[in-house]
Amino acid sequence: MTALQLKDPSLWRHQACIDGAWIDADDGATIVVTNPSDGSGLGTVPRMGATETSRAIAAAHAAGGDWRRRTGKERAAILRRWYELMLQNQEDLAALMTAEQGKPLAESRGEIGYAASFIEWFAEEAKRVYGDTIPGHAPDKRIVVIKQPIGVCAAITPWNFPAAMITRKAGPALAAGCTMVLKPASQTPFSALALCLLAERAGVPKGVLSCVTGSAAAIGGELTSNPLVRKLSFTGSTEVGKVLLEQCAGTVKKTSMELGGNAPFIVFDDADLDAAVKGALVSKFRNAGQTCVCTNRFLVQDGVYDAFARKLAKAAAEMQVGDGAASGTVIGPLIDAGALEKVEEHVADARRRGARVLVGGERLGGNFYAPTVLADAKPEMRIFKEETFGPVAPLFRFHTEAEAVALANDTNFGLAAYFYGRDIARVWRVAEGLEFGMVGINEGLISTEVAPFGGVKESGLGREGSKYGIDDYLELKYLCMGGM
Ligand SMILES: NC(=O)C1=CN([C@@H]2O[C@H](COP(=O)(O)OP(=O)(O)OC[C@H]3O[C@@H](n4cnc5c(N)ncnc54)[C@H](OP(=O)(O)O)[C@@H]3O)[C@@H](O)[C@H]2O)C=CC1
Ligand SMILES: O=C(O)[C@H](O)CS(=O)(=O)O
Repeated sequence: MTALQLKDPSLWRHQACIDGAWIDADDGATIVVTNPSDGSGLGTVPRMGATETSRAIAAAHAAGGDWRRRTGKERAAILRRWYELMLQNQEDLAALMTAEQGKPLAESRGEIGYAASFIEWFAEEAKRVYGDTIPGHAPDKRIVVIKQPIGVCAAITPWNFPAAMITRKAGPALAAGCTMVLKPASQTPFSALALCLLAERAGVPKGVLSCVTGSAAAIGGELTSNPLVRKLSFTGSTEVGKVLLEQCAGTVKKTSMELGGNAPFIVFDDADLDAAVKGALVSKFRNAGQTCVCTNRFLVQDGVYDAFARKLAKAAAEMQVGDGAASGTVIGPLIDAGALEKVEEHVADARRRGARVLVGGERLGGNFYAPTVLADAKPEMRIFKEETFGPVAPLFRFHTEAEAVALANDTNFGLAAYFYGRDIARVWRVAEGLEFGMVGINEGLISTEVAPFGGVKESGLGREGSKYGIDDYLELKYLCMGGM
């Protein structure tokens, strides 16, 4: 077992929370949570199913009336308190996250700050849910548009950002006056449960935010079919997103989908190469490459291909791999053996088809994989078509701008893209030509609460964060007053 020394041990919850009660599964079943660094057991959480989920939905529905009747200002004050409590407990929350997810402690601290920023942002947005008046279409008519909370919302979140993916949904939902039932990833439930405890301490009323841990299919089946749930927000793989979209169709639920990615990173001949390498490192190797906005394909123009390859390989070779809790670790473990196998398969396929390993290219024991740079990668390789979700940087060569944009867009995904170049006319041409929801231009780290996060094509539906993010939790109502 991993021994975790928390300043506030009460943050480490081994029960789920439904309607303000911390409880076990009805049948007492549990899930073991392990540390991906060494496979040691961290503890257990309840393995719940449809019955417990149905109770959480009913509680959310019951609590919704009072919560939506509160003013935006009242909800804002509670959310602000939640934000403050997250920052006050940042060290403990980061320790829990590194233990269950594996990312380096510095990244976990950063994620807690990032996660808290969504609560801070939507505490402010709660006070600014404005409607419209519209000039009437007849002298005796007056038209008003108001915005109202959708109602009971469901959230299903992934393991790679165990805190930020929750607050990116719960923040706007609660700010808008909605209530929420959350199902976190089974591999990282402790972060979710600690956040829910802090929400309770901040004054979020019982029933407004419940967290159900356990069987994804059973819990998901109830969340997507129960008619009391009016919206589902999901972050995870495109494959699961499609299943959930189908399941939501039966009750015509609103959905927000943040799904997979296949980000290109284009380096033009006129790029600042040192800046491009710096951007490449953060966009590729953050969370050991396990983020949906990680670069998956490096497209490098002829004139700078060899220099960029040399610089990137040198930097990758210097990255320290190890337990996320160990000092100096830059690359932690992959989440599990399945993730490691997928990375190995991608590298093996690339090598069979002619790729050269400049650095790395091997597992390091356990769930650890060496930061890897592959030269001479080709579009027929799996690593071009599929999301690797690991610390592997394949370098593809291109000749012309048109070829680079065509290669970049040659995917069913459309989440994030990046490019480095300095010709201003080309910057505009390429930015407008890329079929992605987010584009980093001479920048490799683009995620922030103030900007709309989301993708096109099979990378998802809707946007999270920014002034647009709360709209996904509101319904427009048109009032037409006659006889005036
Ligand atoms: N666009 C974005 O912002 C993000 C996209 N992703 C994408 O997600 C993938 C990696 O994350 P990963 O967690 O493996 O993704 P998954 O899609 O496997 O899991 C995500 C969540 O969905 C749950 N889930 C899985 N199957 C079902 C089901 N049938 N019904 C209901 N819920 C289900 C999981 O529960 P359980 O853990 O219990 O299986 C987990 O909570 C990558 O493709 C990545 O690109 C990840 C993060 C962000
Ligand atoms: O889950 C993810 O990959 C996150 O959305 C990435 S980010 O928001 O931290 O960039």
